[in-house]
Amino acid sequence: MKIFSSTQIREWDVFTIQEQGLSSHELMERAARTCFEWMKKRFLREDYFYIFCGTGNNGGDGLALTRLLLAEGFCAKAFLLQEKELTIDTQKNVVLLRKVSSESLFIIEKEISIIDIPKNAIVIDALFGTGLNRALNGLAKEIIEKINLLPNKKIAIDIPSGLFPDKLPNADDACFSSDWTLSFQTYKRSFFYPEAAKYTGVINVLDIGLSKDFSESNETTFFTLDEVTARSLYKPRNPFGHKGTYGTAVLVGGSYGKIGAIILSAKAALRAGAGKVFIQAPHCGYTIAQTSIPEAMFIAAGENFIDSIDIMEDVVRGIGPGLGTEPASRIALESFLRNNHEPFVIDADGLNIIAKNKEKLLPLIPEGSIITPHPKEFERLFGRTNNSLERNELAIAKSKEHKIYIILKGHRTQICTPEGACYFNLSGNAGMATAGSGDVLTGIITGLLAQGYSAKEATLLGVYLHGLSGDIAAKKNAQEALIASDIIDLLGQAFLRISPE
Ligand SMILES: NC(=O)C1=CN([C@@H]2O[C@H](COP(=O)(O)OP(=O)(O)OC[C@H]3O[C@@H](n4cnc5c(N)ncnc54)[C@H](OP(=O)(O)O)[C@@H]3O)[C@@H](O)[C@H]2O)[C@@H](O)CC1
Ligand SMILES: [K+]
Repeated sequence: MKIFSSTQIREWDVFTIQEQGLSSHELMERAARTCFEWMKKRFLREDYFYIFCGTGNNGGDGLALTRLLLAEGFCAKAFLLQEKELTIDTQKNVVLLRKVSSESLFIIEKEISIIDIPKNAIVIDALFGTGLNRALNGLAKEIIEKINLLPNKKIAIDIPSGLFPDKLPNADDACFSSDWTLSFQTYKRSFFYPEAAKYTGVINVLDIGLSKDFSESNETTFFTLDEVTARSLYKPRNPFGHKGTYGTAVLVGGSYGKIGAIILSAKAALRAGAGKVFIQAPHCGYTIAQTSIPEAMFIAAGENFIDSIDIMEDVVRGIGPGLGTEPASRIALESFLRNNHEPFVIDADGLNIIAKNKEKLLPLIPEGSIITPHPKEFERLFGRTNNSLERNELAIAKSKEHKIYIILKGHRTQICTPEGACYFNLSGNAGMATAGSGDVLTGIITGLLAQGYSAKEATLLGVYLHGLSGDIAAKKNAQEALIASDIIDLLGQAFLRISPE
């Protein structure tokens, strides 16, 4: 799904009105009705709605929603913060609401404290939408700060008031803290950064019928990585294929005390469908590897730490899990980087070794390689930023500069491509913040590359499947009980979900 800027969202609105021969009022009515249908499915007639509306079109949505709720027998009151002139469609909705029930509309002129919000009321935020252009102050700020202290259920229409679609709020800005956000047609970019995401609650994207032609023909560099994307990337296996068809993955890593990491990667590569898998690890891991994964072959390199990395032909490598940063392993990776020109996957200690000598080693990473840092590893490689949006922009710039794929791991993992695109992953959960989860991701991506998926395909499909498998695991068990091996074990279920019936 494409993610558009606030300017594009406005153009989308105008385009839709022209294309579908609608009035802007009719589009607002459609948006409000879509919110109403969402609420109707979740709430009971005895629930009470307190709907706070602003002067812009977001407020118009709130007023129309109040009218629709009242018409279906729900209890609802609208509170209009009338600090300036209303937009034409919002004015129309004031008139329409007054016609249905004049006693359900209240104008807030000062003191929010006079409004007594009952404990069981559901509070709806229709104060500001995508038209917000500065931080909130005055009465709007006061209202939001007071509501945020209440234990009531809270729902934001389109975007929580105080948040901007394309930038982050400052730490002391007032933003409506919602349990649900009903975002029209697509996600807003800011929803993917923790500084803003803490206000959105669960995001539900509601289809309000904005023009498909517009979304297909307008360019953006931001996308969600979702089930539709994953399905489009999946390639069914050839019934005549043999293990040679599906390539050879070599997972390089492990050290004394960290052999488990490379075992997890190798198992994940096998489960991801690689034809053959080699583990290149120090000799101390030999028995462990051969007993825990009989399907994989073993290449010894060093006694307790890797001291060389073989350059083999026609294989795909994933390097780094459990590698350690011993001098011998550092020298081995440096020498490999100087002599190898094939793209590969680099993770964990592989990245830490590069970070220690980044001026020299970063330029040696072959174009088209995939690096999978978590935020701390990213910082070691590319430096600090002030917030997560700036980190995202730096990752996009570095992907372009080095012509590599950067997978910045975290909740809403970001995938930055050499062409300057950024995908935000929608699968995955907090249970996956557990030791070995990253090693599994390295293995999955290496396994997909071995089968002939391109770097872009393997990166996107791998990240999505990894998260989806984690989601399936978390449903079977609690997030707390999720361990990295579960992600490997359930990878097959994740494949089944995204493959044709
Ligand atoms: N996209 C779609 O297709 C559809 C969109 N729809 C809805 O429209 C919404 C966007 O509507 P919108 O453009 O009228 O903006 P919205 O945020 O309601 O009001 C902004 C107003 O507030 C003002 N203002 C700004 N910052 C301020 C501040 N800090 N403190 C105080 N005032 C501030 C600013 O004026 P200013 O003061 O700058 O002159 C402006 O007057 C969108 O989110 C969705 O809900 C649906 O109805 C139909 C389909
Ligand atoms: K809002």
